[in-house]
Amino acid sequence: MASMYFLFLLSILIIPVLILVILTIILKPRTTKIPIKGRHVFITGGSSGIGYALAHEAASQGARVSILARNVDKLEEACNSIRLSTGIDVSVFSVDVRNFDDVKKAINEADPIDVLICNQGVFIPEEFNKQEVDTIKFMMDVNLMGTFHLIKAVLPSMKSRKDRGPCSIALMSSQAGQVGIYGYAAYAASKFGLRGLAESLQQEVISDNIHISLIFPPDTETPGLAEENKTKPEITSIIAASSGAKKADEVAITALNGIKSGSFIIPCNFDGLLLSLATAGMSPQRSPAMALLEVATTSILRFVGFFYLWNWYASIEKWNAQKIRT
Ligand SMILES: NC(=O)C1=CN([C@@H]2O[C@H](COP(=O)(O)OP(=O)(O)OC[C@H]3O[C@@H](n4cnc5c(N)ncnc54)[C@H](OP(=O)(O)O)[C@@H]3O)[C@@H](O)[C@H]2O)C=CC1
Ligand SMILES: CCCCCCCCCCCCCCCC(=O)[C@@H](N)CO
Repeated sequence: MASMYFLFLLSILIIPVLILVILTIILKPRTTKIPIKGRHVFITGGSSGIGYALAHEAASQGARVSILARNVDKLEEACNSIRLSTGIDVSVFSVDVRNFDDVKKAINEADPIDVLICNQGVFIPEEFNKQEVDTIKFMMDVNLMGTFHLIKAVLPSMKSRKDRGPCSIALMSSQAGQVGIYGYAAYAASKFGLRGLAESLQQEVISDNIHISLIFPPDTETPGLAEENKTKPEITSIIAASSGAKKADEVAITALNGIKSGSFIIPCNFDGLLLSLATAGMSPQRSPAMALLEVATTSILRFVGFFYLWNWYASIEKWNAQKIRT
């Protein structure tokens, strides 16, 4: 009896260790470190919110920083306040990412880029049925096509530079890029699109020592969110509240740590970690410990996920019933 018990214990210990050993041998791409000190970090949407917080944090950590956005006044303001608190001068580029020629021009004028963070984004939540085609196109153009433009402009020089360390291209997605949410049809499509881009591109640029990261923040306190909240359907806010809100500085620090450790998927809070495990799919995972966690939790998290969906659909039913009564 005692030996049976011992065997049982041994097997539950040995199986995870065995899986961990196998994972450590087979995981590709391998773990990497991407230093940012003294290197050039180029952040789009760097004049506001998460992008500004990223620019500020990267500058504090000794990176050379450039920011790109449309509005010149906001860019200057961001530049001044980073100079005031860090003493570092940030380069600014006033460009609309929807214009490929302008994006190319800015990137060719800038110093060679070591870390590109495609963070620009617009979000206008609204029931799909009510949303104008122009609004849908606007989100797809800025969030998805804008990111294609940036990467297309950066890759030739990033690939051809020989005298450099590992480079990174990080894309700002959203938890709405991992699960579709009421009111986010177009926004979620633009953010899910980034994942297909990221997974494919990583396979193409791994031989150039270029590493892709995808960042998945929850609701984050930014000027953009304040603006979004003015018109957001109430049910969208209720569902989004399943994952707690974060401050822009916290998201920036988590994102930068993820980029520096070459993580492909970067969740930004605990719910985000659960969501990333539940939606691991076929994304690369460099960390054997995280890969083991994915193997161990995916099926149970699928079960947990059904409770979230149950809760969301119940809220939607209640909300629709209320609308009919009033
Ligand atoms: N805040 C949140 O709750 C969450 C945000 N995200 C994502 O994080 C990113 C940043 O969001 P957040 O900080 O809230 O947004 P903000 O609205 O605060 O900032 C957006 C930035 O993007 C720039 N930008 C917008 N459109 C363009 C364009 N066409 N060309 C160039 N730059 C542009 C803006 O400058 P300008 O207008 O001058 O061009 C600004 O610098 C977005 O991709 C968003 O989808 C993800 C999850 C949650
Ligand atoms: C096992 C499963 C665990 C599941 C946890 C699920 C939590 C999902 C919440 C989704 C929130 C979406 C927020 C989008 C924020 C955003 O991008 C906008 N504010 C625009 O900026």
